[in-house]
Amino acid sequence: MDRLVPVYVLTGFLGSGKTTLLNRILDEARTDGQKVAVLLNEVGDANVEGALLGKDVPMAEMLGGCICCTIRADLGMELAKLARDHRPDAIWIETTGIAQPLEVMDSVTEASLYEKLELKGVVAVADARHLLDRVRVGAGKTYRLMREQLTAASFVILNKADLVGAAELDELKRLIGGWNPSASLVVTVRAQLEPDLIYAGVRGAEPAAGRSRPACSPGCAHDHEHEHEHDADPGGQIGAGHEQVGVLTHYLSGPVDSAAFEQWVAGLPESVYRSKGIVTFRDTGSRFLFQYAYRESDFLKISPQGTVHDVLVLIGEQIPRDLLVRQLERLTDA
Ligand SMILES: Nc1nc2c(ncn2[C@@H]2O[C@H](COP(=O)(O)OP(=O)(O)OP(=O)(O)O)[C@@H](O)[C@H]2O)c(=O)[nH]1
Repeated sequence: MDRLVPVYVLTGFLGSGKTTLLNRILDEARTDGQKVAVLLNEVGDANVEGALLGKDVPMAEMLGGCICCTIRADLGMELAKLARDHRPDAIWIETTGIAQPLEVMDSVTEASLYEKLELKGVVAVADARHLLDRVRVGAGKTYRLMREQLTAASFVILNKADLVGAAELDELKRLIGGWNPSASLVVTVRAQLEPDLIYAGVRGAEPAAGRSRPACSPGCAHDHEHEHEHDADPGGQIGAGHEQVGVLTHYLSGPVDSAAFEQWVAGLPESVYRSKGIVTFRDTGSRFLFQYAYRESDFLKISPQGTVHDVLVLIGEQIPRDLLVRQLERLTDA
């Protein structure tokens, strides 16, 4: 009998450090001669980071919706295809930052009924600063989702430890330990840890057993706490489970001035809580991977292979789409 392909679900709120961790896992796998496949889900229509993961990585992209609701039905199919076509040593599913982990776990276990897959564990990454700020408020959708992601995990990575103090870190560790006493917890900066720690630390799909809900199929009428609609909205909203969370994907028509772009970023409304993209600065002639998460931005110089367009993806609640598009057009026209 063929061996079972182990599947790991990578969850964590927008911008917490999931891709940073995934890159470490892939680097380690390369060093060890292991083949790790990736199923990448983005709510925007552009896979900004996928292009940079490396051509050697077997990858399936599920763009333009969230695998926990709007495009959930396709998850099993994509997983099965990855497993069949590549027979990888492991598959990592990077969920969108707004995914409900239990729904994703349900889909993976469904897929394992007809393909030789095995859900090994759920790894949750948390942004220490953002989590702490939400904990202080103690309510709201984002807080509930962060808590749900951490509660479903078998391994928790408390990341961005550089952005909080030691006492705050202790407070967060106690809090997460209270929410999910059975998960292993590691504190990191830039998700720096030995991936073997994760493989040793996850204990199969058990941790969410007893906490998980029955699987819902498209069109279900369960009274979920977060209630799904299961239909994509071409206007940019991504399912009622994520209520007002919207996404704007805008392809830039040309290079922008770096100072003007940074000024534009600084003026982004609070309702935009995550952005990423690829931009070319006309004053330097270079291309950059742009990241913006919870008020911090980052630029990494890149030279992507093949055709990669300049694009920006913005995620937030009730984002002023028309205004932002006009501003971006002005930046490229200037
Ligand atoms: N200060 C700080 N920044 C970090 C750390 N880890 C990651 N980042 C930065 O945070 C930003 C988001 O990191 P990603 O790894 O892309 O986060 P993500 O969870 O994959 O984001 P989504 O896919 O949008 O949900 C990037 O600019 C990273 O460089 C950290 O420990 N400290």
